[in-house]
Amino acid sequence: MKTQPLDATVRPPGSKSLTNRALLCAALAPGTSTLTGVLFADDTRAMMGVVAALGATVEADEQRRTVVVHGGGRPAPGAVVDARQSGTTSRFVLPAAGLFDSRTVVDGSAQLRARPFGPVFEAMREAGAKVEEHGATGYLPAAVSGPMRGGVVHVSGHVSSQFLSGLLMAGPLMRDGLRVSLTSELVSVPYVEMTTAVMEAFGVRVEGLTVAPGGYRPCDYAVEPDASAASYLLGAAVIAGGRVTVEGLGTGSTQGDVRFADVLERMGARVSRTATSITVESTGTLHGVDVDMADISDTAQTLAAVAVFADSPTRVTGIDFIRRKETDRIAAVVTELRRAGIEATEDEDGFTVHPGSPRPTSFHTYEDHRMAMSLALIGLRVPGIEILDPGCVAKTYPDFFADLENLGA
Ligand SMILES: O=C(O)C1=C[C@@H](OP(=O)(O)O)[C@@H](O)[C@H](O)C1
Ligand SMILES: C=C(OP(=O)(O)O)C(=O)O
Repeated sequence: MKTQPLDATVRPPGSKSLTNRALLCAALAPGTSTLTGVLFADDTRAMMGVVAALGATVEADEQRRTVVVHGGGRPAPGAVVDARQSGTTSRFVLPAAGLFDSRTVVDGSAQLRARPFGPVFEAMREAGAKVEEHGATGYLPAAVSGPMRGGVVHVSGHVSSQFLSGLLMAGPLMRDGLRVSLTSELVSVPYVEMTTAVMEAFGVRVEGLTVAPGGYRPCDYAVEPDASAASYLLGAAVIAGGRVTVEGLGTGSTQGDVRFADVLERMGARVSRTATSITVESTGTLHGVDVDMADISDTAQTLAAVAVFADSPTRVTGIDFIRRKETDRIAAVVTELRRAGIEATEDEDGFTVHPGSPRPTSFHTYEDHRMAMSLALIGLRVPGIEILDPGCVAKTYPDFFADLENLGA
């Protein structure tokens, strides 16, 4: 629990989403790419292992947060890849593996095996891949082989944007290029914009959802700090009081989750932004908000923790799809807030949190890093808060608890 107002400047670790896109594009680009500011965490180690299995050579220097990738290889026949718990790794590697004529088996943790894959399997078949589903229909593990010729493929957008991002990234290596037609409304839109931005850095032009054939060029790519990780640090300022500046993220960011600061501003925090920094300062006033978080859903749990300390209820909408992430995040966040005596409800496409005084409790985290990081923020104001299985933060932010502690230094 913090007793002093915070006054901290911090650089969050590298973006998971940018790291995993850059690793894949580098692996598909013949030649050498150097990635800096890379996130070293379970999800990105999963992608490093997977791109190595696709035939890239990966030289990782964790101290320097740098990875050199020699791309343009091909997978060994019968390769088996483990995407661990990583949605991005698995959804991105499937279409990439389907570019090759050899057979690659893609699998992951029990948690990942429970997450949906049907839309990407179907789209890959439409592009010419063979996909064998070894588990339940629409789930991992799956064996894929190509080559995919490409052309027009259809995919849904309402379950996850990662299907679309994965297909687009494989597009430049398809004989006929790729034109994706969405069959339902797209969630997490900023992540698709991020995909096209990284592809463009690697020499590929994306027009709408159309990619011409032609392949990638290697490049030196600087990964921004992670905007979802930043949400906890900025949320800490309004919960504990004081001021937190995150460096390396700002108005020029390619990550949608920087908009979490806009939500805090609407609630009453003072926010200032430059091209490369965001500062959130508590004003002592915190109102509840009604907010659609379909574009920035990884910060919905952070908002749930902040909302406990507002002076009116907060209603989050547009996020029914987060029931299919690491856990059912709507049910999990409501269950845990209620465990602490906070009134919270599951709604049709989101949740509502009523302000209150949480009682000391041990929060369950459901093997979901974002449950652990969000609920830990409550402990900045309330003594006796315990986070069960805190190690689950290793998925995207291994140093989270140290960074949170350092905010109060
Ligand atoms: O493309 C990406 O990097 C991501 C997209 C989002 O997933 P959905 O598109 O499944 O919402 C997000 O939740 C995830 O953490 C990262
Ligand atoms: C949903 C997440 O990750 P992924 O889908 O990449 O496993 C997340 O990091 O919150």
